[in-house]
Amino acid sequence: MVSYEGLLVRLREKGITKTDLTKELGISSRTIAKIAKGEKIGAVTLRKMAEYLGCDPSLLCREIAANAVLQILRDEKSAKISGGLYHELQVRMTYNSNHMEGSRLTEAETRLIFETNTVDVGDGIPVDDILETVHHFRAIDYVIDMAETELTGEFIKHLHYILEHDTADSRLPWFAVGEYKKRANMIGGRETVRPKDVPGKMQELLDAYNAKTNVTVNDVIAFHADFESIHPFQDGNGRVGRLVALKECLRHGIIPFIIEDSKKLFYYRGLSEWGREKGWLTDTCLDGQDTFIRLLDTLEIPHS
Ligand SMILES: Nc1ncnc2c1ncn2[C@@H]1O[C@H](COP(=O)(O)OP(=O)(O)OP(=O)(O)O)[C@@H](O)[C@H]1O
Repeated sequence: MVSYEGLLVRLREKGITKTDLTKELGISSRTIAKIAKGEKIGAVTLRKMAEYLGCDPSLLCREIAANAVLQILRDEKSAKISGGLYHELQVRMTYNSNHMEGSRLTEAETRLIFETNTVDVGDGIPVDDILETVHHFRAIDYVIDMAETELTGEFIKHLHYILEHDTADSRLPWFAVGEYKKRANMIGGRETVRPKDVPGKMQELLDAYNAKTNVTVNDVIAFHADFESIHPFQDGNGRVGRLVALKECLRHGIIPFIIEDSKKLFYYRGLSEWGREKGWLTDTCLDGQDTFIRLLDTLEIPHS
């Protein structure tokens, strides 16, 4: 959706009516109707109006997300607002997701890196923990920017690239950064999909998921479980999978879930039992959704 608040404010300030616009600039009534409905209008028309009003076209309109939570994240991200939803999502999701996978950084240390771009090296923190924390901040930014696009293998691989580039693992000749795995791996003592079968299995999963018309939180959870059981990357599957779940929740107007490190045993059990019993993982993710709802409530952000 597009907001024309900037255009309307300028018209009001200059005492120009929409009828004046149509007469003076030859703008069609169809375009005026599009503006009223918040639909996109042509770039040439927008430039014409900007010239007439003596301002930059970017000041006349801006895209707004249908999902209010996504729009708040975008506004706070671009305005670099501190202490809001964007700030807390970055710190809490990055801390929990990375700590679950072995990072030694505490939540306070993660917060310090986000807020000041500095580290307190007193405890001898591994460089990779710091790199992966900063990479995770950038990966959340990428998810926020791309939230409304269709979920593709290329998007998922790019998330992996953002997280893993320049790490110690990335220097191993067989470790594919931003690409599916080259060596077979296991998770929770179980076989995962073999490297040669990963592209096909991922495409099948994506095709089935993208064919759904009304995606619910249960579909996002099921995608997450199937993704983790394929385990398409050499490493980083947990973090990439949770970022994909964040994107899909933002895309479909679903309250996202943050799996807290303290709940990781329920989460792992949920993934492990998924084939037999879906309740474990579902309850853990819904609990993660409650964590996010508490954050929205604290920040007095309305949600349904
Ligand atoms: N039994 C299981 N079945 C399926 N998936 C599982 C199971 N147990 C754990 N997982 C998933 O696998 C992830 C761990 O995989 P992987 O090590 O590739 O990713 P990563 O952990 O993000 O990061 P790191 O590279 O820092 O270890 C867990 O976070 C979880 O999502």
